[in-house]
Amino acid sequence: MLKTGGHIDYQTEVITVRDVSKSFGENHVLRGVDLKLYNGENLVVLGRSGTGKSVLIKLISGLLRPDMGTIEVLGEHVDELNEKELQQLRLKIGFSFQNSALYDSMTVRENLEFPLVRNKRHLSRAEIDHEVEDVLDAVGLLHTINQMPSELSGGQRKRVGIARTLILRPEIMLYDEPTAGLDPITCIEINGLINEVQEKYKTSSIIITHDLACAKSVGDRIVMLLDGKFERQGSFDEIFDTNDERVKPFYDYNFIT
Ligand SMILES: Nc1ncnc2c1ncn2[C@@H]1O[C@H](COP(=O)(O)OP(=O)(O)OP(=O)(O)O)[C@@H](O)[C@H]1O
Repeated sequence: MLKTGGHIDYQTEVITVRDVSKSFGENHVLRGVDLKLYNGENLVVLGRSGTGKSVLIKLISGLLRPDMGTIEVLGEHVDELNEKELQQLRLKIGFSFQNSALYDSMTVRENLEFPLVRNKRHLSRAEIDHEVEDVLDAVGLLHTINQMPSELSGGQRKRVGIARTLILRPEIMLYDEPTAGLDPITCIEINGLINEVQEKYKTSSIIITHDLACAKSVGDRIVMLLDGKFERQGSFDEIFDTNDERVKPFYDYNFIT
């Protein structure tokens, strides 16, 4: 599917990171990072292992505090919020992480009900059923509703995991390596799903990946973390139109040239 970007509102920033630095002792991980996520945009973050992508996500969600700089998420200054306010903000953020595994002892339906029952106590039985069926249908897995996670393929489990994140109707989605460990066909399906989620639920997303086919397929814009800063940003073609030896290996490894 070719992306048009027509759905993005470039007037509204849902995440604004300004001049953020973060060190752990002598390890200066982020050195003045600037980043914007626009409303409705899929932003891909690339970077070598250990460059600070997870640290950035933790700063955005308020799990870590920056040494310097400011972070605004959905109009809130994250670094000024207390723990209760942070929890409220995090409900508007969907985390699709590799370790966000399903509960093995629960059916797919029960796995999806769990966050709803915990966070939206006012919902009736019929409303819960409706929400569960809606998100499962959105990920194409309504027929698995009564199955156990162990009966699903890796790709199906990933889809149910995304559905479980979507059920709280987040405004922002954070995907951490969504295609890691999946076969190429399933990767293509997950990339398609990320784009469908963006269209159907009008989410704004950050996608961390090392998979350039994924980056190309889902990214409206791509940024690359190099030496503690986002030195390169643009479209897929713009990012890789360079002889920079820190950038070329990413491309060469994914698309053997
Ligand atoms: N809580 C912490 N205490 C000390 N050092 C940390 C902490 N969290 C992260 N780091 C360090 O920050 C650096 C960046 O780590 P981070 O996990 O963000 O990398 P990454 O880009 O997400 O890597 P990967 O692609 O392998 O997931 C690493 O050197 C790591 O050791």
